Amino acid sequence: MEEENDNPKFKSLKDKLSKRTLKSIKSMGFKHMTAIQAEVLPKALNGCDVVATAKTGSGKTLAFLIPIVEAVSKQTMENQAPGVHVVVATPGRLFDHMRTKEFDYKHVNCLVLDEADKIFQYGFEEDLKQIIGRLPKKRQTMLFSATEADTTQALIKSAMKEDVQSINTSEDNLRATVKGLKQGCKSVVFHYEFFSKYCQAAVLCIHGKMNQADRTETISNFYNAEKVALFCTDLAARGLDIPAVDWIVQFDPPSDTNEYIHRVGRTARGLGAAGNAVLLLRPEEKEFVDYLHEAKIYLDKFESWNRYYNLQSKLDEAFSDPGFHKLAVDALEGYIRAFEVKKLKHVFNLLTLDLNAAARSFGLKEKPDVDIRVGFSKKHRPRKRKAMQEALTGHISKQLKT
Ligand SMILES: Nc1ncnc2c1ncn2[C@@H]1O[C@H](COP(=O)(O)OP(=O)(O)OP(=O)(O)O)[C@@H](O)[C@H]1O
Repeated sequence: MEEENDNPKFKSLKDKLSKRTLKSIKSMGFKHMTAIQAEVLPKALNGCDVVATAKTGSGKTLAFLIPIVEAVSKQTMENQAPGVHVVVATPGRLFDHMRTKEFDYKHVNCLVLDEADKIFQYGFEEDLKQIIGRLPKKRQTMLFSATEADTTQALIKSAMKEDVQSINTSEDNLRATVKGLKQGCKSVVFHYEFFSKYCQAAVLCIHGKMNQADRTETISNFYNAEKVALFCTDLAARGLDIPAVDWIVQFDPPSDTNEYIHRVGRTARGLGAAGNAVLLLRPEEKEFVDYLHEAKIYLDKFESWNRYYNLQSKLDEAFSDPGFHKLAVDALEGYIRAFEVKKLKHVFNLLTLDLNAAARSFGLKEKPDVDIRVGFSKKHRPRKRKAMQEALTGHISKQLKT
């Protein structure tokens, strides 16, 4: 967090916080509140409904956790409340439980919606409507997100009291990501399999096709390792709070500026923390930097990279294995298909892609002699895009034939 010592101290809330909570905060080594905590805590501890937007890594979790802990400890002191006090769940799982007889939610008095912007993106809207419709009306509701989305307005109207307090600590700042984060852009190639197998580098990977146990193990290994690189999909773009992450390297560009903010938010977390982020863009994609600029994200441009490590001999070794060659072709296909889901289609434009160059960036000598099916997958293929899809498919097939 960039907020330093001129923020109010947690001690200033001593009338509202129990001694036990203050002691616990102190034992975590926190003295001063972050900006979002200083804004949210006094209101939330008074029982107000709160809508809060603040940058990634700015301390939102404690801003809602402290009022919850206070409420629970008061209640357990007043009467022994049987059962579970706090339930953490995605809307889908929570609604599943609410439909079972055993799950008694009649006494719920606080609902916190974290990562609210994602609720709509992941299609949880209907589940959430059902949850809100069933919960007791007399309750406190708090909504937190790192980025603002118009869609959350409807949610605020349906779920919150009229005198809801809106707080946005990212608005009054001049930048959308924390200050300790250095960013730049340059096209470099990263390939997990290559680094682990042929360079014997300390690397880990995490993606959606891994089962939960393997994911948990990977995160725990990453958390505990002294020096390691984690190759990941957007699965790890949000919600992970791992201290001492030094670098975020975005090989595949984010689909929009919000996604960028969440990805880089995995570094420079904690008071005075620093981190670095690199975004790799093709020259044709440079306009994305303007979009980031509009979103108050300022990047440094790396003009020269003089610390390249020559990997050619390792690449030659790797590509003598046909299995590895196939892996590279699959990776190239994945890279091309990722264009389908980019929101800024004119920036991340498949029509401008030089397939030979893209192939080389995956260590291939030239574009592969295989059928890479491109265009829009069914899911992203509204009729209006058909002509576009045909043009793109034609463009890539033509390049493959020549
Ligand atoms: N008052 C504080 N002083 C110092 N560090 C803090 C303070 N509050 C929280 N932190 C630390 O800052 C880090 C980021 O906090 P947190 O995970 O709550 O951020 P966030 O805003 O929820 O981020 P995201 O949007 O990415 O989930 C954590 O490591 C947390 O322990």
